[in-house]
Amino acid sequence: MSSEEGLSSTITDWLFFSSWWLLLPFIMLLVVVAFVVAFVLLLYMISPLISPKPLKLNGAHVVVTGGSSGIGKSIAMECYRQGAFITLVARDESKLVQAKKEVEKCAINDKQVVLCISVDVSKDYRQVESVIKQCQEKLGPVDMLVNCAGTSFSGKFEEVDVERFRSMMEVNYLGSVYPTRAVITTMKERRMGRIMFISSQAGQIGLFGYTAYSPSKFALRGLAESLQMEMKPYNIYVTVAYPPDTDTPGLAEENRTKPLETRLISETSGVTQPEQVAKIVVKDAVQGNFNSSVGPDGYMLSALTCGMSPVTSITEGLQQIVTMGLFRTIALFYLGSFDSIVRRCMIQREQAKAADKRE
Ligand SMILES: NC(=O)C1=CN([C@@H]2O[C@H](COP(=O)(O)OP(=O)(O)OC[C@H]3O[C@@H](n4cnc5c(N)ncnc54)[C@H](OP(=O)(O)O)[C@@H]3O)[C@@H](O)[C@H]2O)C=CC1
Ligand SMILES: CCCCCCCCCCCCCCCC(=O)[C@@H](N)CO
Repeated sequence: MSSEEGLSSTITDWLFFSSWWLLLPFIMLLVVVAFVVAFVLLLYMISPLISPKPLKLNGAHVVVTGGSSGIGKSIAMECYRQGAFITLVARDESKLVQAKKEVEKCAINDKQVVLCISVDVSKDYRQVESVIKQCQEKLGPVDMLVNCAGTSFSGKFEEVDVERFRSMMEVNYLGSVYPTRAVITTMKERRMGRIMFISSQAGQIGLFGYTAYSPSKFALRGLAESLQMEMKPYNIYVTVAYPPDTDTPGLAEENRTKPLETRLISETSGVTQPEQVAKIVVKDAVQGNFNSSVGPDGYMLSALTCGMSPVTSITEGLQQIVTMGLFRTIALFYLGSFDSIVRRCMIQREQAKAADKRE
């Protein structure tokens, strides 16, 4: 037998008599994994095509409604630190003047300007339109609008004054529609711009005590999704931010009427500093991300409630796909614990009432 024949018989022996085919499922698995990896790599390669070009804040004109206090003021300071020109919009003039001084301290060059405009963003559209026109004449077309003017209120449904349901929608919802409407035409003409809406974690889940507040924040999401679909071809990007409780004068005011249940439930995601919220939301708006969340709970809530919202990066989409089931499982535990907080508070109240009667 020649050595060549010896070799071919060894191969035939191996093919027919060894159990290499037991490895077949593993080989197939490997092929599938290779395909998935190749697909993901391909997606990453085309991702710059779907991610917007970042906005340059240096020299940009940023209008911040609610810019005289809390989160809005911190956002204005954050943008100023990156070289933007700022228009602060709010009602109270003395608060505006004070905030202007604070923002000016964050200047990085001597050309930067802070403009103050006193107007109620929720009442008369014509008035809002006219002040936006004024500020565009002074500082140029608006590159980024931050809709942060807003107010919160917590209380039990039957104890909330019915007027409050209307005022919440007016300030938090219409107060974001009007300024947006006033800047959008110019943005479309220029084929550039950023619109930011400050919703809340209470705009992703409805919670005890927020029957008046939550709906006004949920409404912003619907507005933002519809607007983004209309504006994308014009290179205008919309961002919705969902901050947790943030240490501001607004929160201090809200805490005065906050039911115990609401306080205990909100403690889940803690209290954040406005500067931290500002850093995150400004970065997201600059990048043109639709969603902006703060902290691990914020991240989970956003993945869980992404629904049909637009996706701005491949990574974000993949993360949502992979994590949703897991986060829903975690969410069920949270919901269970919230329900038990509500039940315990009710029992405690009833016991206290019964004890009062006995005395
Ligand atoms: N703090 C928190 O825990 C969280 C807050 N948010 C949201 O962030 C936004 C800012 O909150 P925060 O910083 O706490 O609030 P603040 O009360 O500290 O600031 C609110 C700002 O909005 C202005 N404003 C209120 N109503 C109007 C109006 N009708 N027209 C024009 N300006 C108005 C206020 O000025 P003036 O009164 O002079 O008009 C002020 O500048 C709100 O939309 C809030 O719902 C979201 C999640 C958490
Ligand atoms: C996987 C699922 C995770 C679930 C985590 C749930 C956490 C719930 C906490 C909700 C906090 C609500 C803050 C409202 C802040 C606000 O808008 C007002 N303070 C305004 O002043």
